Amino acid sequence: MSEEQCIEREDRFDIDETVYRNFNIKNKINIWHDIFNCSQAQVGDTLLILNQRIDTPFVVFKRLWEARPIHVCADGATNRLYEYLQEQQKFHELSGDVIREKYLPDFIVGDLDSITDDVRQYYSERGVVILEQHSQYATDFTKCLKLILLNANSKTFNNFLQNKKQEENLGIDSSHGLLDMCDDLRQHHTVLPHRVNVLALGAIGGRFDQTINSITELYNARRDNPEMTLTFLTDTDIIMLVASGGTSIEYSNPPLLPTNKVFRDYVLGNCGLLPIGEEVIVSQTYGLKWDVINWPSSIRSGRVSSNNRFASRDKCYIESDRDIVMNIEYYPDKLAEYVSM
Ligand SMILES: Nc1ncnc2c1ncn2[C@@H]1O[C@H](COP(=O)(O)OP(=O)(O)OP(=O)(O)O)[C@@H](O)[C@H]1O
Ligand SMILES: Cc1ncc(C[n+]2csc(CCO)c2C)c(N)n1
Repeated sequence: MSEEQCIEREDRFDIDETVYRNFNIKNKINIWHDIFNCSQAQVGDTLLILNQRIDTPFVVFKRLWEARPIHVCADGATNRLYEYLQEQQKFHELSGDVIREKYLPDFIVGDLDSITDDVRQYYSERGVVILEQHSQYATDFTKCLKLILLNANSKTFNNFLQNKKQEENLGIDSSHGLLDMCDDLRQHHTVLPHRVNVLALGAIGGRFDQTINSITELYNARRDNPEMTLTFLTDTDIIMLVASGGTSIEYSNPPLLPTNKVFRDYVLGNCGLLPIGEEVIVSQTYGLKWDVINWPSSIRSGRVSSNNRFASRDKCYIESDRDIVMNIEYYPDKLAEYVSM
């Protein structure tokens, strides 16, 4: 293995395509297409809302919601959705309840100790499937991820959904029925037929134990449910687990939008490569302001690549021996302008 290097680049440069072409790209992530526009969503793709205040500009929220077929609220997150939509209703000076009626989740899941009675009744009357899971050995977030996998992949679960709507909790055991059904599904399939992309709001920030548990879910999903791609969106960052091997992260201008503002420059800020789970050797990056080669990175050794940024104009390559958490800063108000075009 050659010696470790860190190369400081110009603030903006064009990558050498002949170099890029030789990289062993196993995964591609396109920030506009896969996260914000999501034009090729698959049947199980889900917007998952967790229990923190929603502050997303409404045009962005609308896009995130409308681009995905499935919408899930974890317990108390339902209150947050209800409040957020009420605020939007007031802000847009609309009468009645039109906005809230339009954004009904498909599922509400959890131990249901945080959702208020009023909010629960509101959604129950409108036919939203509410699933109680009381286990005290899994968080509401975990329970939601199980539900999302079952909804996309389990015939048994879909039978329950179609035929047992009148039964209490769809006839599913209210302690850990979803967890058991998921274990069962896994025992019968080594690979699940449908991939699911989950974008979660409210997973990071706020309480520290919840935040660390959310990071743990990134690693759990990769290990136990490789058909699931989990991404977090906060008011400042996109957060994901970049897989070991080679990944190309693409952020070229959204096609066909009438703008001379460059998506990279206007919407995206700093980024970090964060070896939160374990030591990672970042074997090669190409396209960052501070590119590295054979760079051992760990929290314990005190070497993480924070305060970095994309310097290449449209894409960047990351290769490492293990999965590594990445955050990409974005500016919600600037994104709102792009989304409204
Ligand atoms: N302060 C917070 N910071 C980060 N994430 C949060 C926070 N509060 C809740 N969450 C996320 O939202 C989910 C649902 O939250 P809720 O408040 O309904 O349940 P909880 O009783 O706090 O958590 P759980 O039942 O999962 O332990 C949690 O599982 C967690 O993933
Ligand atoms: C070692 C251990 N630590 C904490 C908990 C508590 N806990 C973890 S998830 C959860 C559900 C919250 O809705 C609760 C109470 C546990 N069970 N085991």
